[in-house]
Amino acid sequence: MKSIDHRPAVIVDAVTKRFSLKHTHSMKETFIAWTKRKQLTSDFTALSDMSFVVPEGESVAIMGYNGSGKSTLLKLMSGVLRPDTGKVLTRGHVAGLIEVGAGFHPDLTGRENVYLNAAILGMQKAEIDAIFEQIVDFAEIREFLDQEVKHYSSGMFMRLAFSVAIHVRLDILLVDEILSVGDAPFREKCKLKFEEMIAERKTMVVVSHDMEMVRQLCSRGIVIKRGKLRFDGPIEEAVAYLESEAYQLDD
Ligand SMILES: Nc1ncnc2c1ncn2[C@@H]1O[C@H](COP(=O)(O)OP(=O)(O)OP(=O)(O)O)[C@@H](O)[C@H]1O
Repeated sequence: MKSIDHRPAVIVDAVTKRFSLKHTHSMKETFIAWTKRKQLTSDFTALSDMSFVVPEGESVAIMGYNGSGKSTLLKLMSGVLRPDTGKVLTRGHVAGLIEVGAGFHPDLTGRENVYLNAAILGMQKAEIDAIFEQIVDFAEIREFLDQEVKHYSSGMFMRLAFSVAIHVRLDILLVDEILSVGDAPFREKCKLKFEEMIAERKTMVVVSHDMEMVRQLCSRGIVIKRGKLRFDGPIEEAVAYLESEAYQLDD
């Protein structure tokens, strides 16, 4: 194997992320709490002193129960969130299938949205022209291309947004919950596309509760619980740990 394969693509270095939780839900409550000098918010630590490195070309699953901090971790890697302490470094173009379709405009057509979104993701017009057909073919929405996306079914919308995201220039792909996208045939197609990307030595960080899917796609698993890293190693061992009593008891 060439040494270039071992350069880090993602470095997560001693990262802590806190959120502020509100304890009032109306102006009146806020006012009463304020007059009584009660605390209006408290800090919640979503990620605590987390460190790991993902080398270029590796495919890693981030696993853990609901609320353990997986999506927060991906958002830090994509740059949507910033850590309170520590550092997150990435090398190359990062594409996130995190809030798929977030940049889509309902009043624009499918075609216009492809151009708009690919441009937001850093592509020039000529580059988009070159991949346009692939994007449309993958999404399988050709006959609706010139319709405004507000008239699309939610599945059609997701297919198009997803297709744009995976066809743009990228070195690191962040994927949050693959299974939420599309029906079974489309999911299978996405899986094949991911396998193709892995063969091309793209770096992938995948968040999923689907153990079969992560087993097939990833070689390494990072298990977290309540914002702390509990296990980092080969995918089979990570799945076994997540399903073990040790994970449930681990505090
Ligand atoms: N913007 C926010 N403000 C306040 N709390 C937040 C915010 N985003 C996430 N959290 C909290 O951080 C914790 C971790 O959330 P996160 O979405 O990262 O979990 P997850 O592991 O992806 O969960 P799931 O499996 O349910 O998707 C949760 O307790 C959540 O309520």
